Amino acid sequence: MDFESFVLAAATADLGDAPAAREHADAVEFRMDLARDPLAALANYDGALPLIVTNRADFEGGEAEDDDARLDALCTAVEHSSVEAVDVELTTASEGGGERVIDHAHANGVSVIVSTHDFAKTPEPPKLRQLLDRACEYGDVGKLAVTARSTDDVLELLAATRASVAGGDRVATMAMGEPGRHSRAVAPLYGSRIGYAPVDPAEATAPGQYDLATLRRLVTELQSDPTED
Ligand SMILES: O=C1C[C@@](O)(C(=O)O)C[C@@H](O)[C@@H]1O
Repeated sequence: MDFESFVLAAATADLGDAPAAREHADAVEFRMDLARDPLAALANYDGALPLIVTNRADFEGGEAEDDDARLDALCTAVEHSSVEAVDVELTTASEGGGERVIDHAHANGVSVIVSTHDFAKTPEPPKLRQLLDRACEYGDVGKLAVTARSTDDVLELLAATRASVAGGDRVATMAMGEPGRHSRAVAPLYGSRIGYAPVDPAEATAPGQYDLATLRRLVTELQSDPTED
């Protein structure tokens, strides 16, 4: 997965959901931190959709303890032939020992998404650009998820997205929370390359997500050329 075009990822803690995601998703984001025995589930996975593996640390909104075992599990995961991308937090990449995961991913032909989240707010525009720049320094894709308190926040995120893309970076952006929901459908028009949606709406992995079928429909409708009808 090189993220040259938009990838819709079905986020789940249960790889048994993968067949249900197939109709609408391009990939499955396997939230290893939310799964019971993630490496066993991975070893048994032979589904058609490629996997993005995420083992989100507790300091970044996930449930995995931030220890060596968390990163060891990611190193094992990227060796699986279905795994085509791995998600590493910016803090982990820059100062938390994530370099070995990134190197091992690349050695296995796996793309690296370096992500950063703000669960409280949308930082000021210069900070948004800085976070995306830094994430792109370490990752093949830099991902920024912020919390929108108003639609103005979304505008600023979209502007930062556009500017990063214009500067040649590959990014994924989304605004969490209710006022940010529409960003998930609109950000791809500004160059965001990954969208996340739960297969089961009751199992959302972030606030304000659309369900998978809805996000696919919205992204497709917004991207289609009306003159082609
Ligand atoms: O980082 C992200 C983005 C996300 O937080 C979202 O807002 O859709 C959902 C997570 O599953 C994923 O790892």
